[in-house]
Amino acid sequence: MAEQPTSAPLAPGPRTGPVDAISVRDVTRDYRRPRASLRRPSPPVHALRGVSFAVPQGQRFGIVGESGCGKSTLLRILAGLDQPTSGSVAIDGRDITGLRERQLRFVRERLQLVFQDPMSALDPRMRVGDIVAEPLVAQGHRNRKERVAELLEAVGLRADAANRYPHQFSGGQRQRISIARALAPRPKIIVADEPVSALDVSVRAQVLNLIADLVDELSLTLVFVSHDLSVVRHVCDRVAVMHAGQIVETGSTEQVYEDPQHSYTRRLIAAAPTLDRALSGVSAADLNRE
Ligand SMILES: Nc1ncnc2c1ncn2[C@@H]1O[C@H](COP(=O)(O)OP(=O)(O)OP(=O)(O)O)[C@@H](O)[C@H]1O
Repeated sequence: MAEQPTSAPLAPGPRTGPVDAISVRDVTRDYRRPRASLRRPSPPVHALRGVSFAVPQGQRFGIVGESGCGKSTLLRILAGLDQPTSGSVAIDGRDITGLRERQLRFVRERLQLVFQDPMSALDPRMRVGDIVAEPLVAQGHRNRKERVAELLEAVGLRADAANRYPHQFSGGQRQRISIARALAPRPKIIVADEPVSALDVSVRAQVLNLIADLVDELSLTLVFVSHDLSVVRHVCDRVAVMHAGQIVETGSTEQVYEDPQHSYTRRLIAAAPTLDRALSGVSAADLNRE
């Protein structure tokens, strides 16, 4: 018999306090597969199979799991870029399930994404200042130059970075630019999809610390997705472990890392080279170099 999830899914309960930043109820997402034969349709891929959790305002929530477990599918649904087959998603208490593009504008204002590969997320033909200002243009923001300088400074870059192009920066600096762009519309929620996986080990800790500091300073809610629990542990208070489209374990990050209850979580921890271990082979000079 298949092992059952070790803790009750974080199903949103009756509302007593402030509205959760994100609430996911029993979400499924099936993908159609191309027909293998003319006679019989292929069975669908069940990418998400009854996922429920809630992220209170201001929490740093990690989602961890191996490639193919459904993380990207879940993120796309949270951001309103895809719809669940069944179940519902609410952002700041507002149900976004089934909304049309125009009605999803408030999600774009409140929730911003940071992607794994900053190079493909940044238009190489645009100057950094224009990349960061793009969401401000859409909002009709005045004083964009000042705001861009403020954002670049917030992510540890000099204001004159605005005049340069993405290829003139290192991987870590490019991810800083992506973060500045995500912060531009003053979102309340940041959803980061493997934001340090494409970076050199030597700069991962710096970018993780930057994300954690900004989340604190700006009182943001963070959803942080990674295949590596040690990376999630570095920035998140709570974690959900995903396996084959389901959440199999949830808990405080420390608790799940130190005392994993589900056999899949134990395998995940044993298999992954941890950030701590990886960083132990890196000198202080490396850590300060980008
Ligand atoms: N458009 C699609 N059509 C059919 N199957 C899909 C589609 N997108 C994803 N899948 C399948 O759904 C499952 C979950 O995929 P998903 O990309 O969400 O996982 P993931 O955990 O984000 O993996 P990765 O980190 O490799 O992107 C996988 O089996 C994948 O092959």
